[in-house]
Amino acid sequence: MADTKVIRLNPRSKNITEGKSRAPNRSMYYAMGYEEGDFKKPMVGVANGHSTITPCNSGLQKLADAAIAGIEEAGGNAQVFGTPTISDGMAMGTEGMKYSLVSREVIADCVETCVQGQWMDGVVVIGGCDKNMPGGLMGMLRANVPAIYVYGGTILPGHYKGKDLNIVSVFEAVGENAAGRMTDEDLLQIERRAIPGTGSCGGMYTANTMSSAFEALGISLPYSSTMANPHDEKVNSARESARVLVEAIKRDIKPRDIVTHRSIENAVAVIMAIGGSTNAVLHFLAIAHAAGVEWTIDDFERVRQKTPVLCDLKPSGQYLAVDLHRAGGIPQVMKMLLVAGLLHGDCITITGQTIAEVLKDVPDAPRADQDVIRPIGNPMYRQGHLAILKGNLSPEGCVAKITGLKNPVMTGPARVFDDEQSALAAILAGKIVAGDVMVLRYLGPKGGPGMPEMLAPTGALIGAGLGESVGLITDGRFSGGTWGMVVGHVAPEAAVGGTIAFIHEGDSITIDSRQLKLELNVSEAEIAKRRAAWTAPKPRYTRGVQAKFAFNASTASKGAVLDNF
Ligand SMILES: CC(C)(O)[C@@H](O)C(=O)O
Ligand SMILES: [Mg+2]
Repeated sequence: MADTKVIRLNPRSKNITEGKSRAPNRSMYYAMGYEEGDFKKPMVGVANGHSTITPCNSGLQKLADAAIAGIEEAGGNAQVFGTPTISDGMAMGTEGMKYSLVSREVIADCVETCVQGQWMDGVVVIGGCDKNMPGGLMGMLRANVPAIYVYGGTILPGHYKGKDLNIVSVFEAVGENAAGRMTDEDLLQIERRAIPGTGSCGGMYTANTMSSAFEALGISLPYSSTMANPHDEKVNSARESARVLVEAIKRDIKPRDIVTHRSIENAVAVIMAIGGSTNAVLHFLAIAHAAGVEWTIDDFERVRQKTPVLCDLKPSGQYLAVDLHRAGGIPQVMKMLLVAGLLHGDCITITGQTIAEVLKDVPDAPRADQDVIRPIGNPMYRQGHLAILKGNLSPEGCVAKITGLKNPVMTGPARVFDDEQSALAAILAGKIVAGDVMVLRYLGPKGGPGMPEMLAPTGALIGAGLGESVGLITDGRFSGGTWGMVVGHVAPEAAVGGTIAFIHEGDSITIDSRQLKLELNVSEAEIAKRRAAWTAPKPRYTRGVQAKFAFNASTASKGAVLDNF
């Protein structure tokens, strides 16, 4: 039967292209080569994250070109605009890292501003480094026009002495070298060989975690999130994404139809199953906020308790994202979760199909010739690895990453640092010993400001062989490359007078990821005394983007968003 519903393909752009009064607007389009017939076509944005700042984004132009071609083949007008990026790998360990989370907001604002200001009918968002994904999706959700996310793709591994390398190998090598466990020559060779080309950091770090979660959400194409940037299939997938988006415009499938409570539950289940980054907790709180979905920090714990870690991936495991791709990718992981009743099959995807339809032909169990994805009956861990701890140190909740640990429980003396650099220096100088609990504070959304990632100290601890025996708690964030006895996003943060501000050197601290507790073993009366004597630090920044971020950011347990009024 013929479909009688007449769907306009330019329901939004007609606001600036139709009618006599819009003659000046059309003049500007004619200046760019538009012809009369083009004003009936959808105007489709391409938010291009290409940048020569970082290998994560320096391979995106070919994807943007493919998306433009795909949009035009499908009968749309492509409108390209830029989004910025910060390289976490480069900014790490410096004041620049405080701009990383800020960039999530800037990217979201860019996408929302261009899509809304120009009345675009749809948008393809293309990104690489960590914040490109949540920032892009937050912008897509705020504008809520048909939209698809195209991930730039993972990096390929480097090689040295028979081992696969990636960026985290270099952070860990710094610690190994400082601890006298690696020669200068090996450190130099690892530095030179770790990253052989373009793409995002290759383990199941933040970028690959977020792209995988987007596939699970249904806002990116199946299999696209684990493809490598240098491979042609990534370009083909970008072109296909654009075509799929033009179809979604015809069917009026919008991001808020796709990103719902149920699909976020799916995404979080996949994040647990792949052993993904702690940042996913912060970013999904922010994504849910942008989607208008009620999703709290406790929802992560609820999903964690029923979801096994299925994949043996770095940082604590063996394999890289390219290995996961070869083993069947995210669809294989999703199908196993679906069969186990841990995924909602009825969620709609950008293709118009439900998750269950997309996964129809994927085998129920993983292939026997690989061990990247373990069978559901023999998982890496029976429960997820991102545990939400509470206690007097973090009444709002914080995030512990417990993969790779034999025993995620410890009590030890606090070693307190009010910045990251002195903490790193103490590790490299051999001043931190097994049993210590490092406290890195005044690094939260308002205090940092901008919640920097602590990969330099956590990488150095791993390299020094102290990853399991030294605890590290912070109101800052961690890299996806971090593992060990680590607890981040401690909230409320030190800068607003959270209990973490009142820890003294040598105080006893308990991290108990079994009982889900983070406790300062000091009497309530003593904590109250310290609180009364405390004064808030002066803001580090009083002008510019950092000052705006520090002033507006919500607490980490609510995603550190800037529009939570
Ligand atoms: C540099 C890294 C490893 O990419 C980090 O930024 C992450 O969060 O994963
Ligand atoms: Mg990062």
